[in-house]
Amino acid sequence: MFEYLTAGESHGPRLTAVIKSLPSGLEIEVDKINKELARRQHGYGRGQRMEIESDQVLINSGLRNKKTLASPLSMTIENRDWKNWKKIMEPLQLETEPQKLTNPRPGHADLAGALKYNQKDLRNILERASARETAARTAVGAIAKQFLAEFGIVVASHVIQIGNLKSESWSQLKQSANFDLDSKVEFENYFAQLDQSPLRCANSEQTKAMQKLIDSWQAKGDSVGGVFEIIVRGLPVGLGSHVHWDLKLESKLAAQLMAIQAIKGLEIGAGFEGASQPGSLVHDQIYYQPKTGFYRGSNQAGGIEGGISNGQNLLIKLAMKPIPTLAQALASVDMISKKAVSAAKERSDACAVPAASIVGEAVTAIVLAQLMTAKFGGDSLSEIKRNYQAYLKQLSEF
Ligand SMILES: Cc1cc2nc3c(=O)[nH]c(=O)nc-3n(C[C@H](O)[C@H](O)[C@H](O)COP(=O)(O)O)c2cc1C
Ligand SMILES: C=C(O[C@@H]1CC(C(=O)O)=C[C@@H](OP(=O)(O)O)[C@H]1O)C(=O)O
Repeated sequence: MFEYLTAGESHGPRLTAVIKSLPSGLEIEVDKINKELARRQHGYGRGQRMEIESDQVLINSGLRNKKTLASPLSMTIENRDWKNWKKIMEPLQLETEPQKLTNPRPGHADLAGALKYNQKDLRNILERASARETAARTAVGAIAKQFLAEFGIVVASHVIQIGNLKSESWSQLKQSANFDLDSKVEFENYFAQLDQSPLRCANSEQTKAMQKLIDSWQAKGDSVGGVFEIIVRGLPVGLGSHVHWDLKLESKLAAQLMAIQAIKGLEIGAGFEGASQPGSLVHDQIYYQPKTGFYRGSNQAGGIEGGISNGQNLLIKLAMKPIPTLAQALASVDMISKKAVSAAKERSDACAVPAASIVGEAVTAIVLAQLMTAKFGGDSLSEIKRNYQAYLKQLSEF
């Protein structure tokens, strides 16, 4: 369940997403999909393309009277910019041969893609490599989020680093916050207010410094990366498995999260910092109370032990490299003349870490929806809920 494909070029007519199989009877709010699309478009440091686009989804199949039919659900998102690119991106016969783009950008898919696919025009590579495609993944993720909400599972994110400027990670916040981040309401309030913040970062002082940093690099024709953290609440024990490498929860998450454009690092729980500490400080000790069952005093494992969700919040940090297209272009070589040239300068984002954090939420939701249906069945929502309740009973009687 929840296997999907996306299609569409960045400046083509539209993006398409098809979810092959979904449980029947899941109510879908189109407004919630559009809300996720809008969240992905925002964020300080985005370029002029986001002033042109105003992403809205059109559902073409798989729904009747707002409910899934279990048949393939297909969606499209129009590219408003298409009207400015028809002469270059027409899928059928072009009226005139457009000028070829031959100076590859370091850090983009340009050169490796041109060599691999034997293309002398970089546009034939960059159009699909572009992170415009992440709008389609965000729409799929918005449906996965609505499915997970049926089970009280919430996927959220915040930005915790821009360039070298850091703000508190979830575990640091939990130690210092004077509000109860374990409460559902306070959790949701914390993340809701981030959607009003220019960088989706909770530390407002640091946000101002981060904005200045983006401005200063952008003024020099440069770009900036950063780190965001995904936090998942309400996950049951038992998604993923220790029995084989390709069934482990972290391998499923890493495979799909690392496939987001420009993501170059992933950390689960204490991750790299944990590597420098003794085991006694890293592992989450086990306690028991008759009322609540097994519990831990900490969450350094980031919610995964032995490839299996352990019932704690999932904590995943993702590092995004700086945007490759630079106004102060880097050294490159013309693919035809083989002479030294400056890399192509296209209109570009200077920083897209807040946007990437929304894509990260969507992709995490998709992986979790795939695993929930793998464990609890997938034909109808009512059947999955029955199986889920029976499993919760098994856990409570353990
Ligand atoms: C939300 C988002 C927006 C992006 N915007 C741009 C951009 O405006 N210009 C650019 O050169 N790269 C941008 N990127 C990064 C490139 O798409 C990415 O670096 C490129 O496809 C090469 O893939 P790789 O970095 O995964 O190796 C963006 C990435 C994301 C996730
Ligand atoms: C269009 C989006 O992001 C684009 C991702 C992108 C890239 O190279 O990845 C390059 C830019 O596109 P353009 O060249 O049209 O300005 C970004 O705007 C989007 O996020 O919807």
